[in-house]
Amino acid sequence: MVSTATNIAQKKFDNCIMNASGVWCSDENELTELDRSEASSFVTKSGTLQPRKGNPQPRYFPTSLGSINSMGLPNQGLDYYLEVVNRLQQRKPHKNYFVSCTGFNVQEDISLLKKVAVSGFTGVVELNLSCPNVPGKPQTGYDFETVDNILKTVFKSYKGPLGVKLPPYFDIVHFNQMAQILNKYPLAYVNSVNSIGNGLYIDDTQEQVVIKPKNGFGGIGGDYIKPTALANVHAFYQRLNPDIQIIGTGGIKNGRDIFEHILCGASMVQVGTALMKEGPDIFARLTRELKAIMRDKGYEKIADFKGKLQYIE
Ligand SMILES: O=C1NC(=O)NC(C(=O)O)N1
Repeated sequence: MVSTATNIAQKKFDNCIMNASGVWCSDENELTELDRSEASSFVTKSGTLQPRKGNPQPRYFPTSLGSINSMGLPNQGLDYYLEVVNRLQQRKPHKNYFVSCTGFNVQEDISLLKKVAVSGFTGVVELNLSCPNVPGKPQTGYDFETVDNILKTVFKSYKGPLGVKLPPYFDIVHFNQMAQILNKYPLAYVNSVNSIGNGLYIDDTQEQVVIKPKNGFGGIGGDYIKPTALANVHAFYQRLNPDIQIIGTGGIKNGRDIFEHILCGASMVQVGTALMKEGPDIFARLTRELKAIMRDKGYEKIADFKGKLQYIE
């Protein structure tokens, strides 16, 4: 009997598949649908200190190979997500949940994590350092000094399990530099990758962009980004100390994609674009497909192949 169970932050999850922050997780209804699905957990939309409307629409566009989005962090505010998740947690004390949050500077990050601590939340916090879609705001994850400063400041006060959502990196030296910073802190995990920022998708019949914000520039997800996602998962798996686990996000739409992310070192995978297209039923299909692959290959649990990607000697 194969098992797709996993552990993150010393917490048990009966399945290694869940949603990516931002997708199907913006309000209580969507979170409840995820909670009832085959996903082992959920992560909320990144909560900010105050609720946000986000960018003008159209701000999301699905394509045959993935998606482009410039949502601009529309969310109900962190307090809302903490209230909903703490209530769901009471109903299901055995389940473990993730709450995502993001501040626009280190002081805001500290305030957000204070809110988490005061709320009595006992799950895992994901600090989003990689939203590419707030006009005028750079992706924190590309400012190495700021990431170092945020983590140094955060870990002085926040004592609960915390992971960070990173943007994709494209340079080996950047993998080295970021890993050196991350290894200094007691992170539960690193989640790679967020969308590839500031791509451009064009409707050639209309000779026009497809989303309104930022003249059509937006985060790219789906098939386009799987090779980049796998590279970031494996690069950090190779470089981070083993207590820091990897969550793999990017380009997952079938069991094979999940198998590849785990082979690269992921302990959990998150699904974005494909979940947006297929809805929460996708988790039953993905779980079936992953189990079939494991059965064919004679693997009983994900530890049997996690990180075991082979190189060509
Ligand atoms: O972190 C994020 N990544 C994205 O691709 N989009 C959202 C957003 O725009 O809110 N945030």
